[in-house]
Amino acid sequence: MAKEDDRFRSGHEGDREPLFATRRRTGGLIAFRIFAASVFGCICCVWLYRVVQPLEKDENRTGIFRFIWLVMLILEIWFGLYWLVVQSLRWNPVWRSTFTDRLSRRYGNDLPRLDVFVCTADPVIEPPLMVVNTVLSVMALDYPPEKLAVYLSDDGGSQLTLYALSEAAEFAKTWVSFCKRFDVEPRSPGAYFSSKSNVLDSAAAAEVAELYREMATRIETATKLRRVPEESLLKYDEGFSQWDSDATQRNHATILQILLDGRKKNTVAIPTLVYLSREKRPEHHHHYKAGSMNALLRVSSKITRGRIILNLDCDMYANNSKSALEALCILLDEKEGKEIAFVQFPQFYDNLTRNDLYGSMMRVIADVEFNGLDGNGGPLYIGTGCFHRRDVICGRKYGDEEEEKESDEIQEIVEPEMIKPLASCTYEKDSQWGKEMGVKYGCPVEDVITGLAIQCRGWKSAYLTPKKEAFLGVAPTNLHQMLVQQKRWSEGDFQILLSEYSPVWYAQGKIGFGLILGYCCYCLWAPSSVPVLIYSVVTSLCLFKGIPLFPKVWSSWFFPFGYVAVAANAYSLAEFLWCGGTLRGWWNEQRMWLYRRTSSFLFGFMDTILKKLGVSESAFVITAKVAEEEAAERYEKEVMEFGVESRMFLLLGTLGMLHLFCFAAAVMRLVMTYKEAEGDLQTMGLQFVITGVLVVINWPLYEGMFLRKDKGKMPMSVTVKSVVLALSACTCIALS
Ligand SMILES: O=c1ccn([C@@H]2O[C@H](COP(=O)(O)OP(=O)(O)O[C@H]3O[C@H](CO)[C@@H](O)[C@H](O)[C@H]3O)[C@@H](O)[C@H]2O)c(=O)[nH]1
Ligand SMILES: [Mn+2]
Repeated sequence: MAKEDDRFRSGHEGDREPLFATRRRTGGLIAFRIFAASVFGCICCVWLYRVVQPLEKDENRTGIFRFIWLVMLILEIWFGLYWLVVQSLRWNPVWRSTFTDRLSRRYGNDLPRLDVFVCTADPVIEPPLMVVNTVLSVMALDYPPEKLAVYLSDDGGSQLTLYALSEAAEFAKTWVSFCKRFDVEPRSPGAYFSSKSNVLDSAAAAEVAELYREMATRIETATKLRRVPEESLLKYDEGFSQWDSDATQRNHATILQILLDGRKKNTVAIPTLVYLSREKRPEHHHHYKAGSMNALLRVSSKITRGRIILNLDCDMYANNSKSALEALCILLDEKEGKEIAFVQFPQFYDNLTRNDLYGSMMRVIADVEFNGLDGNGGPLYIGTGCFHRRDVICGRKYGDEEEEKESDEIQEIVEPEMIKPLASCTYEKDSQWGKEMGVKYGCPVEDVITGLAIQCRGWKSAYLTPKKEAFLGVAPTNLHQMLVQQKRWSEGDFQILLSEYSPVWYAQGKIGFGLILGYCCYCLWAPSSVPVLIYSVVTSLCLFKGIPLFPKVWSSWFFPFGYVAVAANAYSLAEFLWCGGTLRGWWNEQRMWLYRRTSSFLFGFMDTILKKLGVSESAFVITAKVAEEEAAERYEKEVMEFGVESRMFLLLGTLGMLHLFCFAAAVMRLVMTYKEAEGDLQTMGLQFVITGVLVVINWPLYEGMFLRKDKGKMPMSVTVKSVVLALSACTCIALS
């Protein structure tokens, strides 16, 4: 303790300087607020139009017309309010920058222990070679190796993963020292050696590359054959003998293997490396990733007990070797840093194509919205690329005395057999694990709800976006997977809204109002699907039927509608370009928002309701990180991938056809009654535009349904059903 105090009292002045700085926006912010106010003014005019207009000339607005009017009124109120909520993310953004040089001057190698948790769950869709690349990249982080430990949790309970990890443990001895000696970036050997530009041109590099290639081949061969080579089984018998002969993915004992033990005196300084596959039994719920995180928290507390914890998905390799130091600049800062519980880095990907066909990057969320959240109290915890304080994630409240800082020396070496019970199925029975301790259970987005609970205990969080992306993962490479992933997210966030930790009631008074609104933006993804669906369908069908929904193009009431539409889209485009996107990328993203809202979010919404009624359970569908060759080629060429039969595609197909039929019918009417055409365009102008845009944005869908022949096209059955459904809907409407 004395030593700690000295560190802050003595030393040169410079040592008292903060370790990070927070920058707010000034000039631009005022402009933005004025702009937002103008949009809101027009939104109010839209509401006003809806309220006064039917009263003006109401002769035949009875029955169905009155109903449509009411629907439009309600939806526009919803959109207006939702727009308001979203502004909270732009109201008060902040950017953080760190001073790693000050950190090293003040602390040198005297840093807290850092435990990295990497989670994997399935050796088929999460290839072991990818997983070990992630592991190797964090082992080589710029951090004192004796203070660093990497834990791999394998929910797949697979010998292949342990085999790959044992290969990696060997290779790490070369890799880590090579990285540090030549300061290479990135530190995932796979990513490093496949980038042509920055690989060192030296004998040492060539040698390491060769070693890596040999290892990669061995791992890939084993993965392909689904068999660990005989000699390795013998060599690492201590590990493999822990598998019972009848062990399966869902039913096996705890397997714990310390592959590299930094607690013992080693000749080479190398981070500790641990493999854990917690016990699984069919009669016990394993709580997916949250369950494995909690097992890791307990197991690691008996091995290295890092004060700081970094959580990574198995596909997220460290792309910037300084990220741990950057995060520590925040967590170790003596003033402002003290109230920060976790430091979140954005989730970026290294497999995106130029125009990000599936809008995976969520550019605006990462580069605008999360900075906005940070200004309001802190970003969400998004499950990966996040540095936590161990005692906080384990339940410590803000203001509670921090646990007596045990010196970072390890007191005693506990043998694995003594630790294994901590990862058993029954350990958590009647405990607070999954509730007040550790990562929370029962929600498909365990991360977000855990972060919210931490913030409700009085903590803040911080968001860091260094120029060189800290971590890079694998984004879904086909439409269906993307939609399934988004369904899980929207469903989980919506469940939070309805849960006992709801940002709306539970968080009231515990976190700021701005942050509550920020959470609501995401928690309302699922329910926002319904208004979008109804609005688009009603607009198209009314166009088809010749029922005008919006003011005449030349009337003054048209202005607010036009202004809101143009301003909102122009702003969104500008923001997207400002974040470094392309025009096409923006267009693709708009399509994806439409698809997410009308499929993922809608099913997420319905399934949540069903779950609340006790009809169904939500599961965690893991996102595949590999694609078969032809599909991967199409992805590279940015050709949209359909290929599977799914209820999501059926819905998207039906809606796409509906808009097409309605638009075509309306255009035909226009052509045939060309004398009145002008009047029609006047009264229906905006509807033509809306449905027209919907048709244009759906172009890749029509291609997939009718024009393509490859394997990624829409399955014939889905196409046929969609056409039949859309035609029947149009026929019903036409006859009614
Ligand atoms: O039973 C399980 C299921 C998943 N995982 C791991 O959890 C991670 C995330 O799974 P993935 O299928 O890649 O989901 P994503 O949608 O890409 O993940 C985001 O969203 C999840 C919540 O929905 C968070 O848990 C993740 O951290 C966050 O990156 C992966 O490393 C998996 O191996 C487990 O360890 N056990
Ligand atoms: Mn993932």
